[in-house]
Amino acid sequence: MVNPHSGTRLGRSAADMIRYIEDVAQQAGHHARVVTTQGPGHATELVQEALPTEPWAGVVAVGGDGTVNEVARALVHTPTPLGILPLGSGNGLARHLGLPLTLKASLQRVLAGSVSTIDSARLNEYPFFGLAGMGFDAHVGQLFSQQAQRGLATYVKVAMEAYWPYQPQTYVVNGKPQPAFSLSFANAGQFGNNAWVAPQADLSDGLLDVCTVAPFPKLYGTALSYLLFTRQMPLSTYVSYQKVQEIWVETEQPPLIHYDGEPVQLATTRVDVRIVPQSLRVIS
Ligand SMILES: Nc1ncnc2c1ncn2[C@@H]1O[C@H](COP(=O)(O)OP(=O)(O)OP(=O)(O)O)[C@@H](O)[C@H]1O
Repeated sequence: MVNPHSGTRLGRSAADMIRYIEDVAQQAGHHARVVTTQGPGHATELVQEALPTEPWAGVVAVGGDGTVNEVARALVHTPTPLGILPLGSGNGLARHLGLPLTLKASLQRVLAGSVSTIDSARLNEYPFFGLAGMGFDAHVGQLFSQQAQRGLATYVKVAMEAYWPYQPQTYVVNGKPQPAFSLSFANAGQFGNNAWVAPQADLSDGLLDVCTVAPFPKLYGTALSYLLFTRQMPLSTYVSYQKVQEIWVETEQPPLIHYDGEPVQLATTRVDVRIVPQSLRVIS
């Protein structure tokens, strides 16, 4: 399932890439049917249509975490494993799984890798596989989704511009009011681009790692970014973790959330997040 809109490396070269995938798969003795998505949500429909037609050895998401989400949600609780060719902007789940990041090497991995079973999770009705969250990350996710250009450079620019005016909000977490810069619900440990918000998160422990970043002085942002990219967030006095099977959050106004980097403005003020243990087979 190729999302031609993912990352910055697809676009015009999508046709060449599709031919390459088909050729390499054929040389390895497989038959690959490569399909290009037409817009948001299309990958899920395509997988749901394709699953009953043949005993597929796997369904491969070609794109970033949004594409992985759309493909994987159709594979939850099925025996068909998910493969990933990580050509998105951040590729958080692929990086957590230690997958190669080039087309050639990740395709080899899809064709020859081993299959394991991981947890997935849900935020209200939204399934997610890497992380979901509220606060600054969701705010940046929304601004990023409005940009014409994707990729890491755009993400950094958007996050920097959003940082200074951003005001932490108060969240009622399991009944207890808590001011926070961000709340992350981590199945996987990183947002993408090696931004490890919950480096200890384990994809198959049956638990979510809830990461709360308490309000901090604006000038601390540089130090926090350093900790984020060096897997040392747990060392910060502003950061705390909780391992949970489920958690609920209430807000005064319906919040903006993200699931796997996709922003959504909720219509309700109640957010329920829960792990769905051992629910997705993955090739890694
Ligand atoms: N044909 C299409 N045209 C436009 N958008 C699409 C199309 N197919 C899928 N999408 C949407 O593109 C968005 C971005 O996809 P994706 O998350 O895979 O890439 P990314 O944001 O560049 O990478 P990452 O999430 O790893 O940072 C998703 O919201 C998805 O629904």
